[in-house]
Amino acid sequence: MSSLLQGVNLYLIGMMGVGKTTVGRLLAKQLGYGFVDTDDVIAQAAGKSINQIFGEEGEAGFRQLESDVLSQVCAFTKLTIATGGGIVLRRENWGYLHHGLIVWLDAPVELIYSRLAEDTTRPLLQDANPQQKLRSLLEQRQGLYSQADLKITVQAGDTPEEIATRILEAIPSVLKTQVSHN
Ligand SMILES: Nc1ncnc2c1ncn2[C@@H]1O[C@H](COP(=O)(O)OP(=O)(O)O)[C@@H](O)[C@H]1O
Ligand SMILES: O=C(O)C1=C[C@@H](OP(=O)(O)O)[C@@H](O)[C@H](O)C1
Ligand SMILES: [Mg+2]
Repeated sequence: MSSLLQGVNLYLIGMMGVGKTTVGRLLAKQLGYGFVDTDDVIAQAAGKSINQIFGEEGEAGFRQLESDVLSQVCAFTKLTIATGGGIVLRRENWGYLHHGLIVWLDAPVELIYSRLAEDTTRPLLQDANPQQKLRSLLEQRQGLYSQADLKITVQAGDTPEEIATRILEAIPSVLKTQVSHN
């Protein structure tokens, strides 16, 4: 698989809580790829948590840092990159994402909410009605996520290992499509 990909980066996109960070780490191991989580790089570079960045610099400040990190990361090869759920919002980010293969992890809002109900590390969910907030974010972003090369649907009970396997099994079909279109 790794040789079929020829070092092309894999980008995981999708809503917060869908499992991009968890599955991305596993996929990287299975592919013999490096693993990068854009949120971790942002937090390290800023010396602050994601919550602190949103609090002090606002969402706009965070989005700028996110684009800066993505523009640097995409210069490397052999990486699996777990992005933040809002990376799809900026048009310029798509130019970077399309350097690699883009995988959309999609899951029902109810599943995402059940995972993040007690979570305090997603500033956009610190809302009076987090489930409604998730619904409206997904509505805004669905059309953007659907521009991915591959969509993988995640259901309750799917383990990270099963999801990683499903992604690996689906990659050849996408690569074939890309070749046949050239
Ligand atoms: N397949 C899964 N089954 C059960 N829990 C999961 C699964 N994938 C992720 N999680 C849990 O859901 C939460 C969000 O996962 P995370 O990987 O951080 O998602 P994302 O990076 O997309 O926001 C974490 O607590 C993680 O342990
Ligand atoms: O959906 C979003 O806008 C965000 C998702 C988060 O990452 P995860 O998708 O890894 O939770 C993080 O980037 C930030 O809290 C904003
Ligand atoms: Mg994450």
